[in-house]
Order: sequence, then structure tokens, then C-alpha cells
Amino acid sequence: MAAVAVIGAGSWGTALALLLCRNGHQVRLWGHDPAHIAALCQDLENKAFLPNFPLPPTLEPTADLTATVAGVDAVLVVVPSQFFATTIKQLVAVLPADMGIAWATKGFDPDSGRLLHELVQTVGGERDLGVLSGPSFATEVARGLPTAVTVAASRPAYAEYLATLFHSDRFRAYRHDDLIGVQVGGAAKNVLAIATGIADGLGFGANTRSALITRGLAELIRLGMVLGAKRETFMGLAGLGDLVLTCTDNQSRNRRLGLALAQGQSLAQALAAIGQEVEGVVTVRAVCKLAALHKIDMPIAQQVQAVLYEGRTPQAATQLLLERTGKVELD
Ligand SMILES: NC(=O)c1ccc[n+]([C@@H]2O[C@H](COP(=O)([O-])OP(=O)(O)OC[C@H]3O[C@@H](n4cnc5c(N)ncnc54)[C@H](O)[C@@H]3O)[C@@H](O)[C@H]2O)c1
Ligand SMILES: O=P(O)(O)OC[C@H](O)CO
Repeated sequence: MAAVAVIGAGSWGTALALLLCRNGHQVRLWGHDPAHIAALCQDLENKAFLPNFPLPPTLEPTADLTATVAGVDAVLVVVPSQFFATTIKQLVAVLPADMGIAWATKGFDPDSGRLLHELVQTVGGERDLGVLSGPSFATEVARGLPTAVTVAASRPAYAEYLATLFHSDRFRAYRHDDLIGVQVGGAAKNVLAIATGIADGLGFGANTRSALITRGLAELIRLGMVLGAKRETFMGLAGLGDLVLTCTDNQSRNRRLGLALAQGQSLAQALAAIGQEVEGVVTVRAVCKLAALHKIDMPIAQQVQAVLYEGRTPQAATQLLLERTGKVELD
């Protein structure tokens, strides 16, 4: 059994920490906010981000990063992408130089637009890198509902090590070698879930939803290919799997944001009502910048950006998508 540091005490970090404890591991769960961690220690529950799931004695909440990683066998970072760079910088300062870093964050580095493995390489030097991604709502994992994810790593043995930590009869962790594709899938699907939420919120039907998911997948593949991903990765859990989950179920915060925008709420109102991280709001900027840089067509992502940041109404954005000239289906 291993000692694991989970860095990020939000809903996903807490759900993965609970899973690791159920798998028999000893877990330290780090949060940046000492008051929140004090509440976790007192309530033995993460009331702010994952209520109604008792924390077992093998899960130790802490706000001390040095103490969190002391003597652990593995480290998993699960902070939202906007805090990822700062957290990694703090982490590498207290982590042995040969210790691998894995993450379950879904997004790009907002400042540089780079994928997170590039940032970790730059800040953390040569070491094992791994990512856990795929269709997985925190609450369902905490409830022990059957879930399957992808674990990709820079080295097959590290992917196998990480997958073994998480794998159980309720949480199947499939190994993968496409670090880039798995990250692009997990990040970009959030933008497409906002688009699908908008369409559903405007009252469009099942045909429209399916069209957006499928044409969204084409955009995601285009982006992945220019960044060096393998095309087939997008047919797996971290691609189509997560895209379908997030675009079709109202547990998704990104989808709910789209629904709220279509119903006339402002971005600020919608975010306040959701009260948690909505990664697509940050990710859409990186995605559109990358699309422009690599000269690839990502019309759905561009319309999401226009709705979020350029004052375009959901109705106008939808109309602009529909008015595009016909084209061949496959690139
Ligand atoms: N919630 C899910 O179901 C789920 C599932 C899969 C992946 N993810 C991904 O996991 C990542 C984390 O999301 P979440 O759902 O746990 O977020 P959350 O909204 O539940 O929690 C917010 C998190 O942000 C952290 N935070 C806030 N300010 C911070 C700061 N200044 N420095 C460091 N951390 C700070 C909080 O401690 C908390 O961990 C995201 O990339 C998300 O896409 C979430
Ligand atoms: O609630 P969302 O939209 O952030 O999605 C959560 C997970 O990424 C689903 O796999």
C-alpha cells in the first residue's frame, strides 16, 4: 500500500483521495486555504466541495505542503488550471528531484497556453509525468458508481504504477501513452460542453446536440493533431467518452454554464450560481489562441469565446454557426 499526496482539496481532489483510501492507501489531502482545511479536520467531510462523504481516518487533510509530500510514494495535483502553475512551483521546491508528478487537472496553462506537461517539464525538470483523465464526475466516483478513466504517462511503467494505485472494481483505470491527446481531450471538451449547454438552453433538439458533439469532436481532433496527439486517442475515454459525458449530463458545470447563458444570465451571474470552477471559461481562450496560431478551423470554440468575452448573444452565435457555408464532412 502506498502513501499518496493529493494536492487540491476541491471536489475532484477529495473524490480521488477517497478512492485511494478505499483502495487501501494512506492519503494526505492538501488545500491552499488553512480555514477550509481546518473545517475538513473538524467536520471530517468536505462540506464546501463534496458534501455527504465522510473522510476516513486514512485521509489526512493538511495545509502544509512540505508535510504533505514528506515521505510519500506518489503525488497527484488536482487544482484548477488557473492555479496549476503556482502550485507546481511551490511543489517542486519541496519535492525530491526524481519524484514523478501526476495530475488530474483538465486544462491548459492559462498564461502561456501550453499543455500542463510542458509547464511541469519547464518548472520541474526531467522526471516522470502522468495525467488521469476521462469521463468522471466527482460525486459519482465518491458514491462508488462504476467509472472508467485513462491514465497516460511519459513512461509506460509510470502509467502502470499510477493506474494500479487508482484501479478498482468500481474505477477502471486504463493505461495510455498519449500524454498530449489525453490532455487535449480533457481540456477542450469543457468548451464544447458550454456550447451544447447553450444549444439545449435555447431549446434546440437532440439532433442539434448530436451535431454539436460530433462536429465538436472534429474540432478537438484538429487541435490535438497539430499539438502532436494520436488521432485514435480521441475515440477513447479521454476524448469521445468525456465529451459525451460533459455535453449530455447536467452534473457538468460547463454544460450548466451554457444552459444559464442561453437563459439570459450574464457570465458573472452564471458562475456565481454554479459556485465552483468552470474550466471551459478559462480554457476557451487558450484553445482559440492555439487554433489561430496553427491556422485550424474551430468555429464552435470561437463562438463560445464570442459569447463569453465579446458580448455576442447565444442566439447570434448559433445563427453564425448555422450560416457557415457547406463543406466536406471529414478533413
Ligand atoms: N469536479 C469534477 O467532477 C471533476 C472531474 C474531473 C476533473 N475535474 C478537474 O479537476 C480540477 C479541479 O476541479 P475541482 O472540481 O476539484 O474544483 P472545485 O471547484 O471543486 O474546487 C476548487 C479548487 O480550487 C482550489 N483553489 C482555489 N484557489 C486556489 C489557489 N489560489 N491555489 C490553489 N488552489 C486553489 C480549491 O482549494 C479547490 O481545490 C479541474 O481541472 C477540473 O476540470 C473535476
Ligand atoms: O463538471 P465539469 O463540466 O467540470 O466536468 C467534470 C469532469 O471533467 C467530467 O469528466
